[in-house]
Amino acid sequence: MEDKARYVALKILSEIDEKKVFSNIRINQYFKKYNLSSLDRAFATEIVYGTLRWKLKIDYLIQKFCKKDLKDLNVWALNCIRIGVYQIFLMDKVPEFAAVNQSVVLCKLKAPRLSGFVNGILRNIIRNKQEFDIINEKDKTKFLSIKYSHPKWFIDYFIKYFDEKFLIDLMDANNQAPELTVRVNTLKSSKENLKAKIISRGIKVKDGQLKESLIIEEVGQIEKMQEFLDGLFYVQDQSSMMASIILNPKPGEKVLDMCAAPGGKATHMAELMENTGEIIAFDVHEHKIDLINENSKRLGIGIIKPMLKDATGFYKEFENNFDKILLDAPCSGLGLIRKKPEIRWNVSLKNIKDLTKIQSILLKNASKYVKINGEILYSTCTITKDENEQIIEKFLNENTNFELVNISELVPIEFKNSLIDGTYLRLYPNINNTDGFFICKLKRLW
Ligand SMILES: C[S@@+](CC[C@H](N)C(=O)[O-])C[C@H]1O[C@@H](n2cnc3c(N)ncnc32)[C@H](O)[C@@H]1O
Repeated sequence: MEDKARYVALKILSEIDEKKVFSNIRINQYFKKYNLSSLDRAFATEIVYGTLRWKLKIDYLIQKFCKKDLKDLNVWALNCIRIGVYQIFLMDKVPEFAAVNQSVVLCKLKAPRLSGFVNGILRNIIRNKQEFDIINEKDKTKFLSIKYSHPKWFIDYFIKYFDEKFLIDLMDANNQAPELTVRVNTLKSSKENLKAKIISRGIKVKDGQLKESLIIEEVGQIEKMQEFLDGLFYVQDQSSMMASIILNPKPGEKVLDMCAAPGGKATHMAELMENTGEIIAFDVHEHKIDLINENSKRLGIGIIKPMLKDATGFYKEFENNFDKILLDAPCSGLGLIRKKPEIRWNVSLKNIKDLTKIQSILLKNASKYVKINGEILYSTCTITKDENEQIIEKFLNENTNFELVNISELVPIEFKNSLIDGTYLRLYPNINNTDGFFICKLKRLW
């Protein structure tokens, strides 16, 4: 039974290494394709996410027992060793012999000549278990990088902004699996009603910190729950919910969501607008437009009009057209490391720099689409200053007809401590138990 789970986990890990695919997307695709039982799904998910989280620390250990540079190893064989190490050191219930044997068996499927090598390394590691926690690095950054399994550039970048304790707590939080939060669809249900329905299925659920949020105990496949199919909720982090809450669109208003797919915030705004008014929802990817439509339909929303548009282009017909604009900009996603652990390995400082150019263009376009006295909400699921505060400061310097809005009144009480000078909301997994997120609001004055 576990073989199928480990096989799928290995396939996903190898594809992430070779093609930089996203873990959550591949997990969903392969679970459907290989028809895994719920136990196998849970086991495979834990191996994929756990191995991705601890990759640097695991590789450091493996390298101690391997003469060849790991970069030159066959990717499949290397991942067979990695998942073996993960099971041996970081999972409670897997017997060592099962972890080793299954890695060897699975190695034979795609790299048969290396199965003896995989066996040898794993057995050597088991004989020297104390080595897992021994990090022989004098350089502090390298030491922390291995201990908390984050890239060195991440530490070098953030140590400029955070003290060491904060940074360690952040990396610690990034290595924990997050809770599953959902947003009640207030067009179809009250929070109490939905809660009662979920409890009646024997699933544990508790209130989140927002009036529309619930935290559900992990359920196998949430998208198969009847309440999901009935459109009573949307799976969404509380940080994301706050973007729509703070933009505060009113019934009847005309709103533009410039980067809308899959429609999490657009559908939330539609709920806040009581499904009246209009939300134009741009996204640059055709397949993602379908997702906006699917989500709107499931949630019973009729006011979202998805449009396939590259928001870096300027569309004259929308000039001075909107009461409110949501710019949930494409970003490095470093606030999502809990959910997509591979982000830390795939993002680079160069990516961040490239993204800032797009973010500035998008904000400039938003400034032309919003009406006088209208508002733009700028948000990202990242925590770099380059993509957040610096984008806003540059924009305000160049556009004196805009000012930052004091959003204190709109930030829910539980999150007020994270509001800087009443204008920048900065959320962190280690402080708020949410994704890392940034929110601020700008008003057009003339
Ligand atoms: C952070 S996600 C948006 C999430 C969405 N707001 C939600 O709450 O579900 C960023 C989105 O921007 C889209 N995107 C990236 N570049 C874009 C562009 N130039 N124009 C329009 N959309 C873009 C991506 O396809 C992606 O769906």
